[in-house]
Amino acid sequence: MAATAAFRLHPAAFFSVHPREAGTKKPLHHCPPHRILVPRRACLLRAKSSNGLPQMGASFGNTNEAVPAEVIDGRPAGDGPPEQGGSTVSITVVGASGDLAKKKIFPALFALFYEDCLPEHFTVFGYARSKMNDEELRTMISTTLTCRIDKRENCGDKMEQFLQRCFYQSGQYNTEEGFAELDRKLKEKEEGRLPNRLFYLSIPPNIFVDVVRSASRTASSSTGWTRFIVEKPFGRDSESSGELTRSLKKYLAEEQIFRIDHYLGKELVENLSVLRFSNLVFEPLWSRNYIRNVQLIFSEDFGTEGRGGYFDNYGIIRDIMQNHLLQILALFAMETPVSLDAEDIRNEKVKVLRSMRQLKVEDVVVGQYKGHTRGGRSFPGYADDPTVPKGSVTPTFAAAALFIDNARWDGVPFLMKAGKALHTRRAEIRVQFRRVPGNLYRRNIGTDLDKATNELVLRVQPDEAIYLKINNKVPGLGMRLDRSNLNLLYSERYRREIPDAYERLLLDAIEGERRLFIRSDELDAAWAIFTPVLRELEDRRVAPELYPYGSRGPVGAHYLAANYNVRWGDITGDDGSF
Ligand SMILES: NC(=O)C1=CN([C@@H]2O[C@H](COP(=O)(O)OP(=O)(O)OC[C@H]3O[C@@H](n4cnc5c(N)ncnc54)[C@H](OP(=O)(O)O)[C@@H]3O)[C@@H](O)[C@H]2O)C=CC1
Ligand SMILES: O=C1O[C@H](COP(=O)(O)O)[C@@H](O)[C@H](O)[C@H]1O
Repeated sequence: MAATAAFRLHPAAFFSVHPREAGTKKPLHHCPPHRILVPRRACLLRAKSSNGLPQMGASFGNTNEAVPAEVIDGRPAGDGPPEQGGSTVSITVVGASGDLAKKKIFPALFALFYEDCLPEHFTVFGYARSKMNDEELRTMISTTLTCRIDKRENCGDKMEQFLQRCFYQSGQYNTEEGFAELDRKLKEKEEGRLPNRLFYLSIPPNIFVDVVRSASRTASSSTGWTRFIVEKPFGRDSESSGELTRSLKKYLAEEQIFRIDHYLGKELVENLSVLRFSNLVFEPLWSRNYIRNVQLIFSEDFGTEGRGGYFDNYGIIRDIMQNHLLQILALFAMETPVSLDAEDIRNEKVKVLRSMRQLKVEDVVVGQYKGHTRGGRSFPGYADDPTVPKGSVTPTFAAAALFIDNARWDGVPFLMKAGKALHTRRAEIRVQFRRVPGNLYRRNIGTDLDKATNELVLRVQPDEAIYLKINNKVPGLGMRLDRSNLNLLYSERYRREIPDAYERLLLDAIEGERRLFIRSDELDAAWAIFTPVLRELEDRRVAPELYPYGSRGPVGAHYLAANYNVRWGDITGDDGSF
């Protein structure tokens, strides 16, 4: 159905070229048009570099860089036509030996290749200090590559073809030699084509700037574009984030920086705007007039195992709330953008973030998990991790009540809850609506009218779903009310596997689509909300409430919600009848 609709709207979406050129090139059947309403250039990689002029122009609105104005997206403005032989994209994963590269980035690149979404000419390079040769990198990567579950044939062949296009360069991060050598090898692989270069910084944040300095000076494309995907964390607070942005902008224009928040690449988060802006039934209800509260919930059923060293410097508020949950909130609450263009969307997100109140310490509850034994199995506490400093008060759980002081959302609590080592793995958005005034059926509902309010749930993961809780009559001669879910369960509705968030985001970066990446003013606004409370929690060394590994988290979260007359939707359950 969706594909048919997409075809009707944008026939060109099935071709490997820009819509204007549709019909002149062969279709890319394997790579589906991921988006319906946007004339997505996904898998429409063009002979020219993929960042069309309109996007470049728009991105410059926000730049304040020391990069010369005649440089656009890392490429000198006014370039002539591409060299003979078309263009090529070289993707360098910096920190290739690390966890994220193995777990997410290489598998996502392979998935794109598998779906014919990568350009015809591309090369993947791994870069890190570890000593490896090309073959060793390929062996390392091959352990984490998988084909789509819908068992396509030639999976092994495709893997082999992909691996043959992967290479490795060992080098330091803070010197130019390694990157100069990388540049030499890249040129060799580019074989005279118009070179476009994407660097993915999958490294700890303390070396971001070193890498950008060295790589931009020695391994930038001379005639094509050069882009850097930067992983979070983008600083620890307003000051350090501002400093990071200033340092990056010494070497890069804002439009070359793709700050990734992988939650923005998740299918259900993408669907949030579709739900709002393409269904008449929702948008009119989307305000304080009908919505009682909004809940953004993240939980993991495992602890910081293996990442305690990193985590202790950040804590759950920085790790999840200030970025993933806040980004979802911004998409949820923003006004209708002028268009689906990246800058229009990001302009609206910034406005809503800037309308938010600074979070106060009395509106935050923090927790930390402690060891717990269940069914004869022991689960370690956060503080038991040898990489965590003794006596750490870093929160592994937090709940917070946030407010947007604008006309649409005045007085509506936006409650966030995020935690590690809880009883379940889940990410969802819950929208609780107000009571029906003068409800004719109040006698059938009982005294707790809040139990009968509608609730819209977007389950981001696992088992992606959108469902709406409604009241209905139980069939029979009596008049008994029940609660039921109008349910869109993705696994039932769509047989195909949902692409991983990193696939979408990598493809966007290759195409120069910035809609799902964080602009620097968004980042500033996000830090402004959280920095004062983070500082206060840390200065006062506020002790987190301990909760057992595998539990539902600190009871304090319920008191916080109760202060605003809210009940967490994930506690009351989804199928409760009256
Ligand atoms: N892992 C995850 O699930 C997620 C990670 N991220 C972010 O992605 C980035 C990469 O994460 P991840 O792969 O887990 O990181 P790793 O700790 O695995 O580091 C990646 C690579 O960087 C090099 N490295 C590690 N520590 C140092 C150091 N102190 N100095 C210099 N080089 C170092 C190592 O390569 P070598 O020694 O070979 O040079 C390592 O293999 C980080 O910014 C992280 O915050 C974001 C979301 C999720
Ligand atoms: O950014 C991060 O996200 C992961 C959770 O990502 P998910 O896609 O698996 O839900 C989290 O475990 C990690 O601590 C954090 O840095």
